[in-house]
Amino acid sequence: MRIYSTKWWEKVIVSINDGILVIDEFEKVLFINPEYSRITGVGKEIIGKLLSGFRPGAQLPETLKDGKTRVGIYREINGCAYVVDMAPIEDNGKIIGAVSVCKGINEVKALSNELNKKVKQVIELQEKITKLSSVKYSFEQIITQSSEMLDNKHIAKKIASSNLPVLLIGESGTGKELFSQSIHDASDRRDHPFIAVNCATIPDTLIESELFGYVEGAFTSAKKGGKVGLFEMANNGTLFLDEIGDLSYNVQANLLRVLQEGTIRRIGDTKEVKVDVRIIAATHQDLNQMAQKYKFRQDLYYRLNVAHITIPPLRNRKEDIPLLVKRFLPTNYQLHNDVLQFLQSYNWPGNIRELKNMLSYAACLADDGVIELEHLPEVMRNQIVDDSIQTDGTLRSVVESAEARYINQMLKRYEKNIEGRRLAASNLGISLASLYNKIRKYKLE
Ligand SMILES: Nc1ncnc2c1ncn2[C@@H]1O[C@H](COP(=O)(O)OP(=O)(O)OP(=O)(O)O)[C@@H](O)[C@H]1O
Repeated sequence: MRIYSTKWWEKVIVSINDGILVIDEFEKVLFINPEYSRITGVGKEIIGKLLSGFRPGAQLPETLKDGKTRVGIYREINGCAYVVDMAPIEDNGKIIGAVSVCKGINEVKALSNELNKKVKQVIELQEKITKLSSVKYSFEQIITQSSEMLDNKHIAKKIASSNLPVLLIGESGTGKELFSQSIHDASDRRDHPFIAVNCATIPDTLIESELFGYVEGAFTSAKKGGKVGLFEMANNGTLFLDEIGDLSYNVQANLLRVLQEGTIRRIGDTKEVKVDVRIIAATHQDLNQMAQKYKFRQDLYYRLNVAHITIPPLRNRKEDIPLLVKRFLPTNYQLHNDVLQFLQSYNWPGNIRELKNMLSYAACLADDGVIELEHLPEVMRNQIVDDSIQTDGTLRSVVESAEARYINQMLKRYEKNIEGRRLAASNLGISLASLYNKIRKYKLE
């Protein structure tokens, strides 16, 4: 049998991928390999030294004394962390030295620190999503005294705690999102995200990646690391799909699949992810009619239409106007009677949103706290003239009445000085002299 030299054995130990340190029976360090130096930061200077003197706290001298093997001892010195196994070296039952084998865990520690940091970031992001996606409205904020709306509120409160999909139907500005947030707020999902998406504002090519997300490399412009879709973001919460009638037929099919299976698949991915999301959809369109004309999938319509709430336009619940005015008008402001009367006759194409915005605008213009007709936005004022035209009497008296009202409106728009009169005359398309004549004729001041 071939006898291998000490040098040969030394080479074996040098090539081992773990750190090795050997001491003799007197605790003197005989040997370390390069990996030991890399892991512990200790170089050749240790050779020939007493281990306990050079490395206080080292347990290898114990092994030398008691002959016991020690496994998995954690050491951290000068920022170097490693795990050591120790064993005695025996010859004919006598302990003649000891060896320690160590594995560096600095890389593992660095990775674990990195992982902890990422976990913290994820938790922070999740908290941010929940905060950003929390609702600001609840049922108490839905102001109404109309019986139809009170019924709506009653039904919405009842279905809030279920997981049923809800379909909200109503014109723009009637309060569909307000209802949707209130339902979420009254449900067990209130501490989870409420995410609203307007299907009409996202191009058809993007909507699927917005809703379902994608994996890295799913398409050429896909972001590194992929993207989480709104369904995943809204997990355990509510997804409000506004203007659902604008979704393409194709996306409708995928949405139906998600509703039926309770799972989504990111674009480009093969695996399904379970999601628990309540859908509240809203539209101003007649989905039933659209379904009959094959513009909206019938199966999706029936799936969504389980609980539906139709929110009437403001023009059909005028009894709400005084309450809403009270709610939206800044304190210390009031409406002139003419304005209140006009608000009742106006047809409110933008519904409550229009009323709210109009009041903010008028309050800015009304210096003395009283909102008058002249403070209303032009588009509304134009209607005042139309609505208030005298509609009986001779043609001449009707024309004169309309003329007088219109001139009066124009006069109110400008200052009461010569420059204001000039502007009013120019807008009316008459001379300054004829404006003064008409002011006298109709006793406008
Ligand atoms: N009954 C109500 N009481 C108090 N505020 C209301 C009421 N209805 C609507 N609003 C307010 O009117 C504005 C418009 O409401 P919302 O956004 O819910 O309407 P919408 O029907 O979702 O509109 P769109 O379809 O255009 O998105 C919001 O500021 C909302 O708070």
